[in-house]
Amino acid sequence: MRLLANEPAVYAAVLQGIYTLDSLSQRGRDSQKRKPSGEFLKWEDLAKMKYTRRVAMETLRIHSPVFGGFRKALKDIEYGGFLIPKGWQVSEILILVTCFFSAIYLFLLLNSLSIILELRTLHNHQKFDPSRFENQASVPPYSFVAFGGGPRTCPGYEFARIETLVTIHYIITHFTWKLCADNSFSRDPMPVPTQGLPIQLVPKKPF
Ligand code: HEM
Repeated sequence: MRLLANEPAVYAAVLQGIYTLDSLSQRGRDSQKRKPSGEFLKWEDLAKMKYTRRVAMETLRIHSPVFGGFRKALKDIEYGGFLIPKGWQVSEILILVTCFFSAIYLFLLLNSLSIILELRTLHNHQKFDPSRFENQASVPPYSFVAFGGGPRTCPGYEFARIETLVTIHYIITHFTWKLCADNSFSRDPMPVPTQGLPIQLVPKKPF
């Protein structure tokens, strides 16, 4: 909500997509053909909410709620020319850094040695740009790791995706809102709005 309030062009595109829809394109762009209020979203609607999905992914890329993850080496491992001895704690992913810069790195906790294995700067990485996910080829593999990666990828990924799309759909179709405080945030390690997130919600008229 904070982001959509700050990015009017993105808000307008999500609204346009939701109403006409990327998700409900069968109904056409005529406002008379919007999904009637009270009609539930269907699975196929969610599958078509492509722009909203990109907005959710870009939000997670820039403001990933999960800081990173640790692993413990169960045996000696050689990787990229480095030996990771059995029993060492390894920070195998720092999601914020990887998502933001597309840096693939390894951090060995016991001797505090941080090794950048690869740094592939994402184009315009500081810009909030959902369109970067239009073309998967422009997003280097394993650079979007908000849900982790590999065999321990978050098993709630699909559920989180659906929750996010449904929530955005209902908030945007039922309310307008404005932020009532400075919208900066800090990390602890989760992102926390420094002044809370007071929002003024105004219900929309049903259509
Ligand atoms: C936006 C929402 C979510 C984000 C960003 C997220 C992110 C993550 C990340 C980064 C990991 C670690 C992956 C790794 O170690 O490589 C993880 C693991 C996990 N997540 Fe999520 N998650 C989300 C929602 C959910 C939901 C909705 C569920 C369950 C319904 C869930 C269940 C789990 C479980 C059980 C694990 C541990 C998997 C394992 O260790 O094998 N997550 N999640």
